[in-house]
Amino acid sequence: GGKVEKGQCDRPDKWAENFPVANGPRQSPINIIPSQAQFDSSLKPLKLQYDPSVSKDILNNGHSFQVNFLDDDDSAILVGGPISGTYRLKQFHFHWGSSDDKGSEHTVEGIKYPCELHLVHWNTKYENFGEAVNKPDGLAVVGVFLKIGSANPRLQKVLDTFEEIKAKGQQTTFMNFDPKHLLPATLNYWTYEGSLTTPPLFESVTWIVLRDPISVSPAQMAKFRSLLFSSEDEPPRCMCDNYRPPQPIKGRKVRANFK
Ligand SMILES: COc1ccc(CNS(=O)(=O)c2ccc(S(N)(=O)=O)s2)cc1
Ligand SMILES: [Zn+2]
Repeated sequence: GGKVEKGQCDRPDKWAENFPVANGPRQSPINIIPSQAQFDSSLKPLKLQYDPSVSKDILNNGHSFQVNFLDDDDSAILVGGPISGTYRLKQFHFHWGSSDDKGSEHTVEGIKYPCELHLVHWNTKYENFGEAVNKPDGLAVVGVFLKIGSANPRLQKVLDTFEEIKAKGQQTTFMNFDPKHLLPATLNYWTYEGSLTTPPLFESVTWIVLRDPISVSPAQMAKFRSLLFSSEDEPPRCMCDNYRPPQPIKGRKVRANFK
């Protein structure tokens, strides 16, 4: 039809053809039902220790944009929470909708937020990210919901780079950014065993989804939608609706570190 159809590979309902794990036992995201989450008093507080000097650059990778970090030492790490050992921050990125009524990957009692932030960490028991990415305990991703409200000045620093990374493949330096500034005041979380939410959908992620959202304004959400899936030499395709819908829970337990 007239509407530019999404290519085969970007449609979540088509991923199982090339990535059969799409129908696996521990796929993400999921719908979180707080009343069904089990409070677990053995869960430790989340400790995110980020040195802002290791933020490196920001890239439009054609399905989202991501801020990359130097991960050759323990300058930006996640410890505690549901995980054992030390996980290093590799990158953070977002998922969002074409309108403010959708966009998050995880949902809470069916509620969709307009946007969701993912901070991707890898387990330092493995040599590097590439080794960790497909191991069952290889990754830990912290998910943060964004809720429509007042403009978020911390987020604005990220949005101000968008003119330079509008199209797929564009990249620019992004230094001295502290991702701790993108976290809510309290780090209450739900946790469950899941997967990457984009191909290759590896079932390698311990998910840590924060209960409390951070704010984003409608104008800031419009800025997210100014990015393009397409490269400079292609017809422009607005980057939005880059979220996978919730997947079957398949008997998994969701634990909470709060009552
Ligand atoms: C084999 O080399 C590889 C393999 C796979 C990747 C994908 N990139 S990735 O692992 O950072 C993520 C993809 C999806 C993420 S989500 N939305 O679940 O947080 S994180 C990179 C290199
Ligand atoms: Zn993600």
